[in-house]
Amino acid sequence: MPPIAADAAPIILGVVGDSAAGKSTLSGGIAAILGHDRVAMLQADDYHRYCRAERRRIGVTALDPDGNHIDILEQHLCLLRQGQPILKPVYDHVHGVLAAPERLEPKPFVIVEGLLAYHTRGLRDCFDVKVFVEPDEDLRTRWKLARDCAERGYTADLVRQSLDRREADSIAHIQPQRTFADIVVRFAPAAEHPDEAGAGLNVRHLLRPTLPHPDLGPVLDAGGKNGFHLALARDSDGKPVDVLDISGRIDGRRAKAVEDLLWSLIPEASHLRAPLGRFTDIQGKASISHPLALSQLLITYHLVKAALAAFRDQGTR
Ligand SMILES: Nc1ncnc2c1ncn2[C@@H]1O[C@H](COP(=O)(O)OP(=O)(O)O)[C@@H](O)[C@H]1O
Ligand SMILES: O=C(COP(=O)(O)O)[C@H](O)[C@H](O)COP(=O)(O)O
Repeated sequence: MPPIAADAAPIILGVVGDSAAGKSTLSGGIAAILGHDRVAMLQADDYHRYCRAERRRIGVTALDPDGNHIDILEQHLCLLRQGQPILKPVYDHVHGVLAAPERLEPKPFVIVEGLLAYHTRGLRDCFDVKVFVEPDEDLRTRWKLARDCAERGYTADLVRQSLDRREADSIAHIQPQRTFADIVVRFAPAAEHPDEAGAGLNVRHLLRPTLPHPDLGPVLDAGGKNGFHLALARDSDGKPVDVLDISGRIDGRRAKAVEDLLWSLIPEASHLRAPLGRFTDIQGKASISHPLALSQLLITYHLVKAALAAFRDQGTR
């Protein structure tokens, strides 16, 4: 990794998707690779306009742009991009209330996770890399039930009611943001293992030509048909995209070989190697997923390349 000048603009990654779509899980490993001292995390949920009780009372969901301070989020992202600190609001997920604001200092990398972070042009223009996560919908429901009951004080019935209440807003406001992503990440169980919710899940990456993606030729040669597959396809909007499939059944040695090859594409960052693919399964146990690890590494590749390009640009100024 090149030294990063104190006045360099941070490289900003967006990870957007519906509630319990896997944003924090994906981002956590990326932050671990880059180093927590080099990454500022911004949760767009902190910009909820109302507390949980008010939302219920006025009939607005957390997914509605009108229920969020989108304008302040946009202003704060612009400030971070200019290397300025912000005083950001805080939403307490456990109690569903707005808490005291906190200062956030920019770092060389900023990861923004949220429901609506690509909602406006101004927001979208702030990102170097835009990821959208859209797991299989039944899988997301299982993830949300387990997470919200274990960590947010919900009962299963309350989670289901909340999902029903939010469905229309998810379709109206969350899903349309998919079109703005450079990479769409979809975890899903294989047809023959419909109950899989953890390490055995497959992942599909839709790679749009809005970013120069790594040459996966050597990876594919080494991976062969064993768990790694790249094809040209058409997206739902008819546009051509590359589709990368990583199988949840990829064996540990093969996954390690693919990881090694991916690291060799960003030699400047090889000293940042960290254990990847960690997640909490729906029983609450710490686990490792190879498809998650490789997804985190592929996204990190773009952040490292963006940092190198910024460093080169500075040198020529
Ligand atoms: N890639 C993954 N593989 C396995 N389980 C996952 C994965 N991503 C998320 N999960 C499960 O879903 C839950 C919710 O994910 P989380 O990252 O908190 O979602 P979000 O940040 O989008 O709300 C996690 O606690 C975990 O149990
Ligand atoms: O949907 C999300 C995002 O959460 P995440 O993306 O982390 O799942 C809301 O921030 C909370 O659910 C707030 O609503 P409530 O507090 O009523 O659950």
